[in-house]
Amino acid sequence: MNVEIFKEFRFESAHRLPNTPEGHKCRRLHGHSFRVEIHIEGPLVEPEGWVADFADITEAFAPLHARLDHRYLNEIEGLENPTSENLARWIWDHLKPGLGSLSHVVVRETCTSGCIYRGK
Ligand SMILES: Nc1nc2c(c(=O)[nH]1)N=C([C@H](O)[C@H](O)COP(=O)(O)OP(=O)(O)OP(=O)(O)O)CN2
Ligand SMILES: [Zn+2]
Repeated sequence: MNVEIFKEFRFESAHRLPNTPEGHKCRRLHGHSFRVEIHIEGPLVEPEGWVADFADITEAFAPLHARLDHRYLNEIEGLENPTSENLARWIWDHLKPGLGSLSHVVVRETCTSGCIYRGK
């Protein structure tokens, strides 16, 4: 039986979307309180009765959190156009090699908008 678990992280960052049309509000520099969910899926491990320790997800995400928190996202290699979609894919690409059970990444840019990325 496979079970999915997740851990949510938060970071504050600035960005702008350089490929939006002239006059688009997101072309201007602005910031968000981003929320990211990292979901992993796998069988229940006994006797712990869990898929993995939540702390394992925290440890895996920590280096990325350090790269994203209180940063200008456009300056990060691979995030020159930091849409929610590109950010979710960037997080996936950096996490998946060390976290094989990763099932999807959720990025919430605002309270009402975000992205779910399930890999290629
Ligand atoms: N598909 C995408 N569309 C937009 C993205 C994105 O990453 N992917 N990003 C933005 C902007 O960054 C913007 O900050 C967030 O957009 P939006 O939801 O329009 O923000 P608002 O809070 O202003 O929206 P309300 O209309 O007030 O709900 C734009 N589009
Ligand atoms: Zn934005």
